[in-house]
Amino acid sequence: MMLRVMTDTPAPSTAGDIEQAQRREIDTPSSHVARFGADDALALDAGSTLGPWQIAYETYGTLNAERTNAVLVCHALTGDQYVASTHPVTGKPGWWTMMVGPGKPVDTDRYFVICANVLGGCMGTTGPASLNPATGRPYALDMPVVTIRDMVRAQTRLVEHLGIETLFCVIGGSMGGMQVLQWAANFPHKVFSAIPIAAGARHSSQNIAFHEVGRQAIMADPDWRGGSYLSDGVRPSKGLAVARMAAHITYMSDESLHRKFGRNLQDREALTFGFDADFQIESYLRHQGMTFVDRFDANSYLYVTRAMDYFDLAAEYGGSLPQAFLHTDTRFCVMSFTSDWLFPTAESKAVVRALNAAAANVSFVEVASDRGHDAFLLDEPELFRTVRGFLTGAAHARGIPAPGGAA
Ligand SMILES: CC(=O)SCCNC(=O)CCNC(=O)[C@H](O)C(C)(C)COP(=O)(O)OP(=O)(O)OC[C@H]1O[C@@H](n2cnc3c(N)ncnc32)[C@H](O)[C@@H]1OP(=O)(O)O
Ligand SMILES: N[C@@H](CCO)C(=O)O
Repeated sequence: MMLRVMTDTPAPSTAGDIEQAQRREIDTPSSHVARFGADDALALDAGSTLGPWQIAYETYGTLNAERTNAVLVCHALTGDQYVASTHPVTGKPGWWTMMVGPGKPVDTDRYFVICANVLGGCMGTTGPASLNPATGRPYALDMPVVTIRDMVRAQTRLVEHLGIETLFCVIGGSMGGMQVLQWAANFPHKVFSAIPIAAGARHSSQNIAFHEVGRQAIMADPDWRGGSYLSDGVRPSKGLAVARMAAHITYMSDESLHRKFGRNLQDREALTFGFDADFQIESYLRHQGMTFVDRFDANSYLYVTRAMDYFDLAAEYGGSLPQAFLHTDTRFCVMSFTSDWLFPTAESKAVVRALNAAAANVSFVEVASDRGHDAFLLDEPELFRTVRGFLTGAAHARGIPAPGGAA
């Protein structure tokens, strides 16, 4: 087996800006890339194998001598490993700095936190922008389609590489929550506790529909070029921006849009009777679309949305969701948000019902918030209180001492 953890040299496997981002990210002390050779290829649900392949990840805090305090944070669709450190492309703080850090609910003074870019992503882990060793060009659509289970398989390799037998906790929101459920179902003995947030055990028809709109927007952009745009030195930015604009609406709520923007006009006193961004909400969505294309690869968007669409945990277990969790010792805290219409509370309750039927140790919290699906990324005190309390109880059960010394 060929495996190296790279901390000091660039990862020469992607093109353009994405490659530059990778070069920057592996220069910081907490940034790493684990590489696996062709002789240690990853078997995929699609029936093919991927190798050589690599996984880029960040770590925070210290792994204790017993290796019992590791928390794996799984990111959502367009997230990445920069959960609590500055993003190398945008220069913005990590996407969950309110949740992860010293003294935060996921307390890096107590826990060793790992966050890896998903398989199919574009921030250093192998994805469609990575170089295909067979051609010397970016994989583009020659990259096999990956699933949530493939993403988790890749993470298991990383966790094994780090010498961790059982993770103290796996936590994540949205697609991150799907990975949490996948971990708990497939590797119960490797997951002491699990916190799936704003997620479900399968992707709904409505959610697949929204993803398809986004993918078609990308594919309709003439610069997509059948997926081979990187080799041609162009990018389907317009299509990707429209995909993000449509998706972004689903991450919010009618109430939050009304409160933020209502029917307010953007930098003007009256309607223009044209198609410029008259309304603040139009300007806002255009901004979300334009800024997104600077940090994300269009083909990765196709692959990662597809992975979410294919997610159906019960289908893996003969159509029975309780079967996925039967006899598990993992302790679960399932969370949802009242205004989330992308992964409504009913989806979380279905998971909770299955866990109860499987005799699992489960608690459930529905957070009252009018900010929609992306509430899990925002300042929601009950979310933080719940995660902190649940982890503290689980840490006590696992004998992980508090930063002051007491268990
Ligand atoms: C779990 C993961 O893996 S994270 C995934 C990656 N991260 C994300 O998806 C986060 C992106 N999502 C967002 O930013 C979502 O809007 C939210 C809902 C989470 C953030 O909500 P808020 O913090 O309330 O920010 P808000 O929605 O107001 O957006 C602020 C941005 O909109 C811009 N904006 C606000 N109003 C307007 C307007 N009228 N016209 C143009 N731009 C506007 C702001 O300038 C700001 O821009 P910036 O982000 O480039 O600085
Ligand atoms: N807004 C987040 C969550 C979407 O589910 C993202 O883009 O990853």
